[in-house]
Amino acid sequence: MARQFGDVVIDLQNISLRFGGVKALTDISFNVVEHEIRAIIGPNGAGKSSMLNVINGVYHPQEGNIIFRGQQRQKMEPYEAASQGIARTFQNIALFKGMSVLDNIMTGRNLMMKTSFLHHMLYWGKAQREEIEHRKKVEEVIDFLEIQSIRKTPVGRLPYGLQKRVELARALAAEPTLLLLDEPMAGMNVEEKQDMCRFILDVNDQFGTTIVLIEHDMGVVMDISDRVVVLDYGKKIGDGTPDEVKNDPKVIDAYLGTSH
Ligand SMILES: Nc1ncnc2c1ncn2[C@@H]1O[C@H](COP(=O)(O)OP(=O)(O)OP(=O)(O)O)[C@@H](O)[C@H]1O
Repeated sequence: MARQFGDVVIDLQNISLRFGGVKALTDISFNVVEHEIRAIIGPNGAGKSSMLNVINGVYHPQEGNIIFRGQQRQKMEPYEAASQGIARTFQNIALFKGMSVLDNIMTGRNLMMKTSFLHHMLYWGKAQREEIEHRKKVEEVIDFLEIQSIRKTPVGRLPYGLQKRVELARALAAEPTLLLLDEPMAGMNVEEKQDMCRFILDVNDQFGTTIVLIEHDMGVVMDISDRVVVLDYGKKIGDGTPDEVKNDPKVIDAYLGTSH
């Protein structure tokens, strides 16, 4: 059955980002539609991570417009992006290594916890109920990603592939509508990559989550993405379905190999 997509979630228009004299992104435009898996590819230093950082408010481009769910976005901080349903994972795993899997995933719910310490003392029952709700959601994510058996294990003791899965779990605990994944398969063996692919597809399918991912493994990108944007030296050189991108001479020249 053909995949169904919705409205534009985020429209990036003519984005330029500089760090001093370094042009990280130059006049980049592309959009992401509801329910799709959108990949960003390109050689090292092409501007992929910078692009994710623009989407979730870590970097503010000097030029360009960002339309998020139909509204022009002004300078937005990462916590605001998170509260609007944007969650992400990082290229280098950013977890609390000494804390258990469960507690790490729980930190993904922090933004949703309404009760402060004082509130907690005054309205103990309400805070308890809230805590139970959060735990329930976290347990659902744990079941979904099949990590029940390691829920009490300190993250630092887990193999790399599982740590990446815990990071995905933490992002999912925030119930994102737009999920940004920065090299979710980096450093994984074939089996771990297959598992991660399956989970990404399942998240997209079962929760309807829109996903933007950066990935170097071309096999994976071509397999799971609906559309791919290709960056090179901070410029967009290709955009389309995996087949379109694969056969675009500009992309082949710059990235996938050589066209001649
Ligand atoms: N905070 C920063 N300060 C200065 N320069 C930066 C910063 N972040 C990125 N850059 C520069 O911007 C350019 C794009 O970097 P970016 O990390 O976005 O590329 P990338 O495609 O994600 O690379 P990789 O695949 O190696 O992660 C590079 O020249 C990089 O050195």
